[in-house]
Amino acid sequence: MKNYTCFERESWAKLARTHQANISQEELAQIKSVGDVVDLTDVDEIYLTLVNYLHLAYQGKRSLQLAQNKFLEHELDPTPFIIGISGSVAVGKSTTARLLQILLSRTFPELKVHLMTTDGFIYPNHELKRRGIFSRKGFPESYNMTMLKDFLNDVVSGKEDIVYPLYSQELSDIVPGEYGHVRKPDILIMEGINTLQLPESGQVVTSDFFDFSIYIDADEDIIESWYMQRFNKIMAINKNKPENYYYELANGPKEAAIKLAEETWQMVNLVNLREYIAPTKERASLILHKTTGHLIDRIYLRRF
Ligand SMILES: Nc1ncnc2c1ncn2[C@@H]1O[C@H](COP(=O)(O)OP(=O)(O)OP(=O)(O)O)[C@@H](O)[C@H]1O
Ligand SMILES: CC(C)(CO)[C@@H](O)C(=O)NCCC(=O)O
Repeated sequence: MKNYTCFERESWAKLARTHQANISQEELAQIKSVGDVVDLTDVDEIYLTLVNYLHLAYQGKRSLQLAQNKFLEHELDPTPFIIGISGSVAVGKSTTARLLQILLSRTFPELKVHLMTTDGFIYPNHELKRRGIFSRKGFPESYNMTMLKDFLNDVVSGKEDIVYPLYSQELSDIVPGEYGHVRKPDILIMEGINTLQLPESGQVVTSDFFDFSIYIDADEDIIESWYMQRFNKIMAINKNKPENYYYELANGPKEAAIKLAEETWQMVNLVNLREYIAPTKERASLILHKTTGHLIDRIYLRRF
């Protein structure tokens, strides 16, 4: 990766930290995804430096906007600083995104930071079935990209209250009748497997709206183990909830459930990773490389 400067964990951790964020075990408990432990070492050694680096970029955008307004003799409203987070299914995008949201809000309490995922822009299961692409969930054609683009246009045009659909990992579907709201944040974090993808048609894309982007990277076999662990946890959580998507799987033969998860990984998520997600890696401003135990071992920063 010629265009990136690589920081080994130790050299990144040594970088000056001008602001300290105190984060309690209770707050950590809130950000963990499905019962996993995010340990404090990464917060101290990786995330605090990252949060300060992001703040630098945020301030850069604000100063440029002020200078441009002065030059144009026009008072244009500041647009939110948008951070995109990409990477494979189950690589830890939402966990990282939640950690960044909490740390940014704590370190810079004057900033309103909103977090969301592009999962809500996947067509509902019934629509995927109608289109004959249910087994392609997560692939580019399974997202309503027009809706996502309209949404981002609303965000940058400064609309007061923007509504977007929500996806539930546990329901494995769009949640009917429930919506998220974006209300003029200073920073918007948008995570999703498709955030750095380019459309074949060459039209405006999601990443055109980003001020900074992060790709979370790890070896395929390690991500597979995280996927399997999460699958098992979600099944355990829903073992006594008859209305849940995972209920029958959780109460049937264990081997059948494991087989289904393995097949889904091999035939859907791994294919998607190789064909559509990993090729977008080198579009990111920063790559976080993780290894066993979710430990971040290297950070790559794009030079331009
Ligand atoms: N830093 C971490 N420490 C410990 N566990 C983690 C960490 N990051 C992620 N995990 C675990 O790895 C699994 C996948 O994480 P997560 O749900 O955040 O992935 P994701 O990339 O957002 O997935 P998807 O694309 O399917 O939404 C979860 O079980 C989560 O608890
Ligand atoms: C919602 C997506 C596509 C992306 O987060 C993913 O988590 C997913 O549900 N993929 C479909 C295959 C599976 O159930 O793992």
